[in-house]
Amino acid sequence: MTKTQITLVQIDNYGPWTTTPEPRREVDLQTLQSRLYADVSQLVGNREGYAFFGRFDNMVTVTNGLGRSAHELIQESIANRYPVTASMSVAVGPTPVEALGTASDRLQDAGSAQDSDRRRILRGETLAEADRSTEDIQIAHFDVDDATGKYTDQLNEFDTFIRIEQGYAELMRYMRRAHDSLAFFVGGDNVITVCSDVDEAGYDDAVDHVEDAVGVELRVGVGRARTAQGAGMDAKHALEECRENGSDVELAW
Ligand SMILES: Nc1nc2c(ncn2[C@@H]2O[C@H](COP(=O)(O)OP(=O)(O)OP(=O)(O)O)[C@@H](O)[C@H]2O)c(=O)[nH]1
Repeated sequence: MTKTQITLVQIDNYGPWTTTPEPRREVDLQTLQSRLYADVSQLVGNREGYAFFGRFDNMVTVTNGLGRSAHELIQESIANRYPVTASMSVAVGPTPVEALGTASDRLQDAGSAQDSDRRRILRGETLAEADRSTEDIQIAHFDVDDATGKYTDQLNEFDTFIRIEQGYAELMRYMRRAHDSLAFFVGGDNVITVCSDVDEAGYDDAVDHVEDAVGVELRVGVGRARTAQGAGMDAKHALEECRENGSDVELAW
C-alpha cells in the first residue's frame, strides 16, 4: 500500500500583494513565480522529493523523507530570498489525493490564502522513519508516443501545445477519478503522476482512455521506492524500456 507524504506550498497573501499598492508588472510576477518554483524544486529535490509548479502560487510537493526541520529550513530560505513568504501544510495518506485533501483542509483551517495575518505557517505531520518502506511512493512517467514526428515537426507550436494539453487534461481527470492520483505536466510531452497502488491493467486503461477520448497516444513507465526521486528515476528507466520494446506500459518491479 502506498504511503504518500504531500506538502502543499502556498504563497501567503499573494493575490493582494500582486495589486498593492497598484498592479505589479506582469513580467516581474512571472519572473518571481518561475524563480520561486526553481528554488522549491531544488530545495525539495536535494532531499529526494519532487515539486510540481501547479498554479505557481500553490505548489504540490512529494516530501517522503523530509521532516519538520527540513520544511522549516525551506520556509526560511524562501523568506530570505523573496518579497513574499510561503505557508506549508503536510499530510500522509494511503493515496496522493487523500494526503493532499488533508493537507489542504489543514491549511484552509489555519486561514485564507488572502489572510494578511496568516504568514509562514507550518501544519501537519511528517512520516516517522520507522513507518517508511521501499514501496511508499509510486510514480508514473507518461510521455506522448513520437510527439516530435506527429506534432512538433508538423504543426505550429500553438497547435502542438493544444494537442499535448488535451492529452494532459484527459489524463489528469482520469487518474484523479479512477485512481485518486495526481498528474502534473512537466514540460515537452511529459506528465508525471503521483499514484496510488495502480496495477498494469490500470495503466493500460488510462492509456486507452486518453487515446479514445482525444486521440493522443501515450506510453508510461512506472517506479516504486521510498522517495519520489527514487520512484521517478525507476519510472524513467521503465519508460526507456517502452521505447525499446514498443510497449505502452512498463512497470519497474
Ligand atoms: N520534464 C521532462 N521532459 C522531457 C523528458 N524527456 C523528454 N522531455 C521533453 O519531451 C520533449 C519530447 O521528447 P521525447 O519524448 O524524447 O520525443 P518524442 O518525439 O515523443 O519521442 P519518443 O518519446 O521516443 O516517442 C523534449 O523536447 C523535452 O521537452 C523528461 O524525462 N522529463
